[in-house]
Parts: sequence; structure tokens; C-alpha cells
Amino acid sequence: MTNEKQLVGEKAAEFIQDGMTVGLGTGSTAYYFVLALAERIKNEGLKIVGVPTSIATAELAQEQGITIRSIDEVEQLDITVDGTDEFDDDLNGIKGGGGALLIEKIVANNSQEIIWIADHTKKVDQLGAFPLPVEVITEGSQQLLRYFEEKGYHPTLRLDSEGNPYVTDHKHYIIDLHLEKITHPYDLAEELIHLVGVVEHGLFLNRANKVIIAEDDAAQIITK
Ligand SMILES: O=C[C@H](O)[C@H](O)[C@H](O)COP(=O)(O)O
Repeated sequence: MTNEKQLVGEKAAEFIQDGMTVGLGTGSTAYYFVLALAERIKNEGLKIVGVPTSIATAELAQEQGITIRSIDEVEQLDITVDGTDEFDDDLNGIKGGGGALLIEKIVANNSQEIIWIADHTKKVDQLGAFPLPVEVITEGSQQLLRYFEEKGYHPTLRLDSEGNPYVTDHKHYIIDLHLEKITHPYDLAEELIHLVGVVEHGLFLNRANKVIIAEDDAAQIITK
């Protein structure tokens, strides 16, 4: 059986050119991109700088011998390759299932081109079946949970494998909103970002330029 995540990760690595500064996404699909990029660096002598979007990706990139810099050590990025939890026909998406949405969004905002890589399950007609992650500061998180409950957003505080609140790389909590259908993503994004205590949310709207998706055992490129 085809490993779809590996297929699209390897395809995305073909888009990287010598001399580029490259945003390195987070998650089980981005993992394969990082491995494929490291292969190209070893085999072809590409000189690239990677900007990781999480501690986990920074560690992986270092293990693989990729030169890394933080987002504050580069002026801007040529390209970012990242996974996604869902995306629709407009290439709007939900990200943050792996808890890395904050730096992923900062890196995305400073990238000239953004490619998402996805197995076939990630394409949806309407966003929302995947719980929408909202990164919040720890203090006041109970109040935000109550607010979301009252709004009918069906919030849950994300827990780690031991049942404790999940803590992000930047020491925040994540509240997942179980919305099922997001009919007005731009309005929701606007509401969330203005709530005091919310650091960032996982709606990535009008950001990706391309999605590489696995369909029928082949990598298909969807361009905006
Ligand atoms: O926080 C995690 C990121 O947004 C990931 O890119 C997203 O969750 C997709 O991850 P995966 O490729 O593991 O499904």
C-alpha cells in the first residue's frame, strides 16, 4: 500500500531550489518532507537554510543534518512546506492538530510561497469536521472554555497522553472547538483573534498557494 504521506513529502522536496530559505512544517506528513529534503541536500549538495515550525521539527532537521535558523534569524522565507489537518476548494485550511499552529502561522506569514502536503483524507467540502485548535494562554483558559461553551462551539481543553493539559512549545494550552461545519471561516477567525487570552487559532485562510495531495497512488498538485 502506498504511503501517501511519504509520496507527497517527497514530491514537495522537488520544489526546493539551491539557496532557498525553507519553512519546515510539523507533523507526520511534514516529517517525510524533511527526510526527502535532507536526502537532496546530501545527494545534490543543495545549500538551504531550514526554519523549523516546532521543537520536534527542529530536532528532526538537526538529526538529518539540515542547517536551521529561527524565524527571527532570517529576513524572509522563499517557501514553506507543511501538513494540514483539512483543506477545502479555496485552499483554506485547519491546522494545529499537532499543536504547532502558532509558529506555523508566523512562518507561513513570512513565506513567499506555501505548499501544503496531504494524504487523500484531508480534502473536505467544508471545514470544521476536524476540531479547530485555539491556542490560549493558561491563565483565564477556564473563562475562555466557558465563553466557547456559551457560544455553542463545543470546546474541549486538549489533554496529553497522561491526561494533563497539553502544553505547546510556547507554554500555552489548546482549546479544540468541535464545530462540525464552519460556514463563515473569515468571521470566525476575526472573532477568535480578538478574544483576550487567545494567542492564535488554526484557521489558515487564503495562505496556501498549492496543495500536493495523494490521489490514486499519485501526487496531484492543486494550485490556487
Ligand atoms: O500542528 C500541527 C500541524 O498543523 C500539522 O501540519 C497538521 O496537524 C497535520 O499533521 P499531520 O501531517 O500529522 O496530519
